[in-house]
Amino acid sequence: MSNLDPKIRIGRINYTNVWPIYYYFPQLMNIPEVDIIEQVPSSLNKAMAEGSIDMGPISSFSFGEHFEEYVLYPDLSVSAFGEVNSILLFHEKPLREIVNGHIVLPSTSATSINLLKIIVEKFYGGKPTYSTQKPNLDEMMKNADGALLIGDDAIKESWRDPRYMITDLGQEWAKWTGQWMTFAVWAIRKEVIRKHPALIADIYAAFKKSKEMAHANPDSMIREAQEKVGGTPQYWHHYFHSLCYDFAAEQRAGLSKYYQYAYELGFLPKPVNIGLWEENNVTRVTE
Ligand SMILES: C=C(O[C@@H]1C=C(C(=O)O)C=C[C@H]1O)C(=O)O
Repeated sequence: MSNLDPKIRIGRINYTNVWPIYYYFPQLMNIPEVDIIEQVPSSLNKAMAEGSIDMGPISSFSFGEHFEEYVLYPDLSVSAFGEVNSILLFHEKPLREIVNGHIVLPSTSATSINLLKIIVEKFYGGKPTYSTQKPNLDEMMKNADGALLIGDDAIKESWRDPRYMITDLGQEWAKWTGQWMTFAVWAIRKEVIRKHPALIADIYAAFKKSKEMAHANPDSMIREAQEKVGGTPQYWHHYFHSLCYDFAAEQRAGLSKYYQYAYELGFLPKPVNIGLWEENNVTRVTE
């Protein structure tokens, strides 16, 4: 989809993790008003902050930085309770032994790099040095004790020969907090809601319907994931099942805990209020 003058520019994370929410979306929402822009999370975070994208998935951390400008769709997220399989720290020595070492972070992420800092600094009491690089594990590990990858970069490396120990940050978070972790949220810039209230409601309905359809009927999506990224159908069934696309009270409670720690450690400037978009405020006018 590409339009010269779309009413709404919607972001899309270019990782397989968001596929269920987008897989059936084009057929449900095939109207010229909508344009989709696919990028890595850190680029979407920036585009949303600048207003060159109106809505869509961003790093939950980025919402924490801009919560006064955005609201969130109430039932969409990329979350996990325990293993997430695509937020992975690769390291040669056990985690405890590298928490004061050098850790390389990927330039693609915002949520997971701060999650890693919370885990290493708050839970393990470490104080590593960090640097940031493009997500290429061999390059990252040249002078490092550990390297973080997210999304399909993490998935593909997890399939290679086991040269490194792997720590799944979703699992670490659940182990230390007993909570859910939400990595991506669907944010909308507030002024866009004022401009296109009915369209925002229609887009929400289409995303939710796509999520439902992909859950009920995952086979063709899984076949495409296999063709495009690799792996087996079993892998992708397990992957999509470990992720949760809801944003209910338990996911929000986990995210609030993450924001609290991020604030306490000085990664966020103020306490975060999770403001939700409310469907019943929509009065339909012919747009
Ligand atoms: C589950 C994942 O979460 C992603 C991690 C993000 C981050 O670290 O900022 C942002 C969006 C999510 O898609 C993943 O990368 O696979």
